[in-house]
Amino acid sequence: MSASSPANIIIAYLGPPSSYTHQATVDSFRAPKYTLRDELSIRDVFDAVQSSSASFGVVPFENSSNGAVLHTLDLLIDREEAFPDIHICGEVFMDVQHCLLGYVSQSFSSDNKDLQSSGSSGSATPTSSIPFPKEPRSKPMTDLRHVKRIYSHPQAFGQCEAFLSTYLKGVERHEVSSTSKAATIVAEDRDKSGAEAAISSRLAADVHHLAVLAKGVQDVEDNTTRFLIIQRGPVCHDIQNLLPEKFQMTNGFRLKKKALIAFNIDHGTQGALANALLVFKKHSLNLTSINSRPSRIRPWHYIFLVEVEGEREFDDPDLLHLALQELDTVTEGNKWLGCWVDRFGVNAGQ
Ligand SMILES: O=C(O)C(=O)Cc1ccccc1
Repeated sequence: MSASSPANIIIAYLGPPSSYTHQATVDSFRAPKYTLRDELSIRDVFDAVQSSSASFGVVPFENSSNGAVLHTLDLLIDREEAFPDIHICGEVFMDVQHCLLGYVSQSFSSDNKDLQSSGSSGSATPTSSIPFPKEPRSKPMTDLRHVKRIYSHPQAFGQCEAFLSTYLKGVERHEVSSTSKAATIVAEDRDKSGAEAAISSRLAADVHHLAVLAKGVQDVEDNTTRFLIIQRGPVCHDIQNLLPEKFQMTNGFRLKKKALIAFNIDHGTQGALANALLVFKKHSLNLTSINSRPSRIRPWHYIFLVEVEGEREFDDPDLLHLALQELDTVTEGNKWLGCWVDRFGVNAGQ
């Protein structure tokens, strides 16, 4: 069935169900108008949208404490030209409170009252490179000595360093495609020995019938992830009307918008990167972030991604075209990755 029938608009998201991406998607695209379809990887979400088997896709993009989701950046810059039509058309911010999920070990349960006997002092060991390790924000609710392997998405590991290096130091880490995938793997641990645990969400604990061994294990309290909504083709107002109301431009010429542009430069030309950035200044476009990824054509050569914001001027397509035209003259190539309404300060669920 075509994904574009207005009665049944298919939304592909990074699953399995109970991932943070799923939670961000549910918040933005509600039944019965939208049918949500989980995909196994971020690439599968891009594939679904590029092939039109889904109208929109939702993928994690950036975390407030741990930075960009590199896999999403790589798919956006699209070195292999597999996703020429993918554009960003929206964003969702979501507070992320990670939990350690698994099983309470029967063999250690008698020690539960005294968690200090789990072998950890509650502080990470100082080393010469990190003499004052960051204190974890939370303590385990049960003994963790039985945990031998932890599963999660690399972003989640990066957001929980203090807890992991204090209470699960040296425990094998397995990077998987999403936090809910991690919960699925742990739930499949047939003998329930408790050797496996996942960094995942509270919702995933309920969905996969896992115990919460610790909550709020991320390094910072205010831990927000930004998700992108992608679509096939450049954003146009007709398609905006398919989005839930809160993503629509009720007043298209007043709402603040953002855009993402990727470009590559001749690294041998002095000032090439500065010249590219100056184009945005010249056209009154405020740059809010810059990321780079290896070009994979030549070592130490990069593709840059810049995010720009603007108020009224930015809504003027001529101005935008002018900036992009000028960018053509100072870059070796550039790609327009879409433009969307700035949702900063509006978290999922609100
Ligand atoms: O959506 C998920 O569950 C992911 O694995 C991506 C992710 C990881 C960490 C924080 C937010 C999203």
